[in-house]
Amino acid sequence: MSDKLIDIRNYTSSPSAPLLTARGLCFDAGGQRLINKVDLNVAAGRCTVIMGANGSGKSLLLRLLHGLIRPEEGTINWEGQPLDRAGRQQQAMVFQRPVMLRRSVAANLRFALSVRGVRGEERRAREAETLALARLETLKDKPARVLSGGEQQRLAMARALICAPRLLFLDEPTASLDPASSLAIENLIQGARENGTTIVLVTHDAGQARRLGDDLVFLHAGRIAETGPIKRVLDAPRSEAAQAWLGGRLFVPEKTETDSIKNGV
Ligand SMILES: Nc1ncnc2c1ncn2[C@@H]1O[C@H](COP(=O)(O)OP(=O)(O)OP(=O)(O)O)[C@@H](O)[C@H]1O
Repeated sequence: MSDKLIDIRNYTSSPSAPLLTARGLCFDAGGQRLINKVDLNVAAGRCTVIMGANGSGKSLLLRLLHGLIRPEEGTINWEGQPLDRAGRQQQAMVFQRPVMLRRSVAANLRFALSVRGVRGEERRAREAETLALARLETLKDKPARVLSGGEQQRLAMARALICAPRLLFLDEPTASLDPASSLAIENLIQGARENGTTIVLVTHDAGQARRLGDDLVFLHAGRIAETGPIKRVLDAPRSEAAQAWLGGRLFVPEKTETDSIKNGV
């Protein structure tokens, strides 16, 4: 394995130590405060699930945590140091709608390795291993863009996993997939976990959250309404927002400063 990559098999940090911490994260767009004073610890080796209604800020929060967008306020630390390029290279993200290069399935995987300096025999070995893991061998020469939605999502997972990330962000990776494709993705997530990868998963599927998750963060209107062990929050939510959402009811909060950052509404 290239020395530029972290070999997760040799990763020895305490399983509960926070790998990533966010403090006081705020993000604004269009004159609105969309993420408001979020504090979060992502524990190493665990699967943190983020749930919340449509528009509550889950995707924005993932993008902030992965360093794709900059917060107006607040800090993100990776192993106690400000998140930088080196930290981001140890992370990967799979988006709700997979982004594919206009190349073959195998070339998409090779590209992910080449940008991290993995070449030659090691690249070939990892490519073959990952194609098999994601059950993509028979599709390896096809243009990635002609794959079905489920196949594209498996490729997106494979492309993220091939670099052995220590932290994997997953934004609704099974939304719009059928049960068999969803199961294939869940198996890949489970496999990554067993190899020591820390997972942050956004999902609307409470069953999936129970199957894969350890900790639950419930977002409401850009704020954390509740956090806790997954089973406890799903079975006995304490916040009004989580109770309403999990119970299938609409919860409209009183207007607060969250709703507007300046002289606004
Ligand atoms: N660049 C932007 N400019 C203005 N508003 C934005 C921008 N990006 C996101 N938003 C708004 O921020 C809110 C949160 O968006 P986000 O995509 O994070 O929600 P979400 O919780 O992931 O929703 P869903 O479950 O529907 O995917 C939404 O109301 C969205 O319209």
